Amino acid sequence: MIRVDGVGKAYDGIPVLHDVHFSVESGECFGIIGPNGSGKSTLLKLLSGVESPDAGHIWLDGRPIEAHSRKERARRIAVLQQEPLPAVGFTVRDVVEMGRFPFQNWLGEEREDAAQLIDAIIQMLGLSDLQHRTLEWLSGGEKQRVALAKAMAQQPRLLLLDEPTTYLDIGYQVQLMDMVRAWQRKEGVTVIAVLHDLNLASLYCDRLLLLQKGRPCRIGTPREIVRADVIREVYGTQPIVIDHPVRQSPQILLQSGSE
Ligand SMILES: Nc1ncnc2c1ncn2[C@@H]1O[C@H](COP(=O)(O)OP(=O)(O)OP(=O)(O)O)[C@@H](O)[C@H]1O
Repeated sequence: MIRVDGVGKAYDGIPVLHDVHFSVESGECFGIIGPNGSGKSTLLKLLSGVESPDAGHIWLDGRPIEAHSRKERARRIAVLQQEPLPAVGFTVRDVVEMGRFPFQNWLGEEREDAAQLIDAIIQMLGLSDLQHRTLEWLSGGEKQRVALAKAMAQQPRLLLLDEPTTYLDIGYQVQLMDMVRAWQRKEGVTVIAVLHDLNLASLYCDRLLLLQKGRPCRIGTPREIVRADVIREVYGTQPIVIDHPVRQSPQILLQSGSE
């Protein structure tokens, strides 16, 4: 689906990504983790095509990403960012409908069943009672669900998530990730997510890329990456790692350095 081949990026002459290589298969949930400033969001911008690498190439469905027109990219890739939604005045339904822009002709027309698709997505994400409310009255968790509904309306093959759970409490974090996972399984969507929370990353991702100072430090399954020695080396803290009693994926318990 996507192949990253020797990618590098610098801002104002300062390198922030060096020689990044990896591929993500169709239908995979792939997590990008790493300390603050390690280049995660920059890598996601390169994957979405909003910025271009200074070195190397990114291939989407066998073609260089820059060979896909903006409209083609918008039909294939949806991006869910931390602060994703437009300013005041739009209703929840308006915003979800914006996800259909890449499919409309110059008269704003598109397939006949688009309204049913929007209805189904609004219902699936539990937004039916909120659909005629304007965004400014919604909580952070509700806004994030609206952003996900807009991304789903785009019916992408690739969903890019940039720290999607940052402003959410633990209930909404799990709910959002469960919704993404359920949708991914139903539609076969490929998901690439930047995640700060290593426990969520371990629970939800098939594989993880660990970045350190802009370099791919390790890539592998959560069991290969979420290990006490690896976390200590990269994050400079000594956690306890245990197996989740139900899901078996490794989970981190933090330890205070002063005890
Ligand atoms: N547009 C920009 N101009 C200049 N420097 C930038 C720009 N975007 C990012 N950087 C720098 O690139 C480095 C990597 O930033 P990036 O946001 O990709 O890291 P990150 O791993 O996502 O960080 P965080 O976990 O703190 O969100 C940082 O040093 C940042 O200051």
